[in-house]
Amino acid sequence: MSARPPASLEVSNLTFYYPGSEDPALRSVDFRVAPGERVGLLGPNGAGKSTLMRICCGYLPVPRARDTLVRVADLSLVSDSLAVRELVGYLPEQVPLYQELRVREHLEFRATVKRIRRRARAAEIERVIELSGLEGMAETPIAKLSRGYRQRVGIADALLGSPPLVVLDEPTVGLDPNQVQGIRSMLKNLGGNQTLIFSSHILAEVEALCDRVIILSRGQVVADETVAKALATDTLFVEWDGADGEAIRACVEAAWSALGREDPVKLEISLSRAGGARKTVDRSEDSVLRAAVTSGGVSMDDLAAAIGRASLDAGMPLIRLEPGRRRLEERFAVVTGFRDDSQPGGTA
Ligand SMILES: Nc1ncnc2c1ncn2[C@@H]1O[C@H](COP(=O)(O)OP(=O)(O)OP(=O)(O)O)[C@@H](O)[C@H]1O
Repeated sequence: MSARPPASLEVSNLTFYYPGSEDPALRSVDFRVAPGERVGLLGPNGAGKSTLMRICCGYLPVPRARDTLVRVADLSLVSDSLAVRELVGYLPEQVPLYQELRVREHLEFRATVKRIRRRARAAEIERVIELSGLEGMAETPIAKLSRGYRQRVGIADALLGSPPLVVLDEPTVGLDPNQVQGIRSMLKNLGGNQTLIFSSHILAEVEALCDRVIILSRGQVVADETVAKALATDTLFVEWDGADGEAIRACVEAAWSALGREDPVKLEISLSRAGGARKTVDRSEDSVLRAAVTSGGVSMDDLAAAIGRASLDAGMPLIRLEPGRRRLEERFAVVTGFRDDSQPGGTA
């Protein structure tokens, strides 16, 4: 099959009500996914992830409203719906499978529906069977498959024909740990050649696989950022060899004023011991000292450069200088309103 380039996805001002519902499932959703990006769609139960995916894949209608737009590869889902459907591979939350068919027969049927050329079909079916780890199950009737294997058939279906946009609703749900690893490494390899959007409640999975995260809460986008940004904190961790607490304070204060800051620097100095034990010190200690410096709106790069220069000027050898990171769970809890983020955070 000739490879098609990865597709962009653009969603503007999307508000969606299920028939008879007073509350919208989606409220003014706006985002854009670039070709080849891997995007994790996160959100608490009922946030609207599945609804958004159903609309983007043409399984629910795009509401006719002013300024509302859903476009795949610059084609409108309203005016070019058939062309768009051919660009998208979709794993729905509930995979519709033909119980009476065998796995291979099901995929043959789906390949026909997807208008994959007859001559290319057999090879394409073998490819997705292998990608989804369905070897050995190809001749098994779907009615006899376990939940995890049904999920894999759904994934194989979504990948048939190498669609330029792959949208997967919780692809690893119901899989055993070995299967999860297999599907994750397969998804990792999709990036670049196909655009990938998937939802998951396993945040480590999104952290490992995605370039970007979009977090929904009560139908609204509450975060749309790179994974690197979602994991970044406003704390810089620094360690010096053989320095004392006073020298560190003087050095960090020199860096702070070199950045033009007149407000007091937020600095926590602690003794770093082997084994990770940590105690706060305010006097000289003959060991490795660590400082956590809150950036206070200064860019991390500028702060790190200023501390590097000040350490050099003071003759204090630096052994570590790196931004703190938080787990995606923490970011998720903050933007979905579950936890307050007013404290400086991050782990070294
Ligand atoms: N078929 C439907 N009819 C009416 N309301 C629906 C329907 N499907 C979903 N909803 C409602 O729309 C909102 C968003 O649901 P959706 O399934 O999109 O959330 P989700 O983020 O995928 O949740 P989960 O993580 O639990 O799968 C919820 O309030 C839900 O109750």
